[in-house]
Amino acid sequence: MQIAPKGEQARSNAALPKARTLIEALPWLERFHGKTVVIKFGGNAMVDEDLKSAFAQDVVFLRYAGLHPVVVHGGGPQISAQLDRLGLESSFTAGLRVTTPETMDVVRMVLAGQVQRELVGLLNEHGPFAVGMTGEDAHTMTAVKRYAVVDGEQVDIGLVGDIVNIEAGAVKALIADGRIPVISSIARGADGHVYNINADTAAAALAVALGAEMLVVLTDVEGLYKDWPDSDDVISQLSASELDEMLPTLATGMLPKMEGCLRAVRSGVGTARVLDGRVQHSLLLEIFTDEGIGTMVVPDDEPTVLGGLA
Ligand SMILES: Nc1ncnc2c1ncn2[C@@H]1O[C@H](COP(=O)(O)OP(=O)(O)O)[C@@H](O)[C@H]1O
Ligand SMILES: CC(=O)N[C@@H](CCC(=O)OP(=O)(O)O)C(=O)O
Repeated sequence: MQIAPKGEQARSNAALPKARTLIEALPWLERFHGKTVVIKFGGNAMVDEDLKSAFAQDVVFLRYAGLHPVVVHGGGPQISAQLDRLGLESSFTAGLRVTTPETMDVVRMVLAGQVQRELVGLLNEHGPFAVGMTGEDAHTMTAVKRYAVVDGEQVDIGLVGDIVNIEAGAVKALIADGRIPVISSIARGADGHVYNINADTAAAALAVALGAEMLVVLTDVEGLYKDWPDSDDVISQLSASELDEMLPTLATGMLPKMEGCLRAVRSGVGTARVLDGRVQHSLLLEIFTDEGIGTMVVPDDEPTVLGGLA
């Protein structure tokens, strides 16, 4: 029998929790290997430099762990800041930006020329993975004009679109080549216009088209609150039907996210999750640990692990 010297034993005991953390990830690695995960990175979760770097590390980690991450990004606050700098008015109706042709130029410039470039740069610090594109490229996303609905009335909000078709071939080719597609939420219209698409809506539509295992929406709150803004009880898991019932009670920012999650799980995506992008490495914690953080939406036929509304 070999007996380790005291110091060595203490060292290996101290390292044991690290091994346990790694091994905790094993069932999730087995389950998600080779699966596509669409991650929506919201503009509000994107304002802190350390968080952005940690996000890039997490996404590359997923890639090395054998998953296929696809990033769809927003940039609402960044677009508003640029419009402000240019002295252009910026307003929202029912959570959607009123988009004139002049606004659309700024949206395109900020999303594709600034936010997407920055994310691609951060991801590529870890290897030759990220390739940026917009929904316009290779006809990936086609949209039609979308109207806002206010008090039951249709309101014209300009060049805002709803996705009617996704050609996922270019994204699939990038995935097959081991790349990480980083996609800005802009789409072409069959009418020759370019449309501004809410990034949550774009991410959900892409998750469906790719047959993704998971849609993950990173935002600036802990998850879906039960009685927002009166309480900070986060719903940890709910079924598609439970979410459907709750939708009419949701306020602007959460509405497109939860509509997207609902649409995704009802169209074949395994689960949809809303996470706190302000928590470093929330993506890894959610995917690879037993705890799970934020809110998870499951299809109706899925057995509820945590007993429905927490
Ligand atoms: N039930 C709810 N639970 C959590 N947040 C909610 C809820 N209803 C409305 N919100 C609002 O939605 C916001 C998130 O949406 P948004 O600001 O558009 O984020 P992002 O930039 O990440 O897309 C939250 O900061 C919160 O103010
Ligand atoms: C139509 C519409 O509102 N488009 C959004 C697109 C960006 C976005 O959705 O960014 P976040 O995810 O950071 O909110 C906008 O112009 O702000």
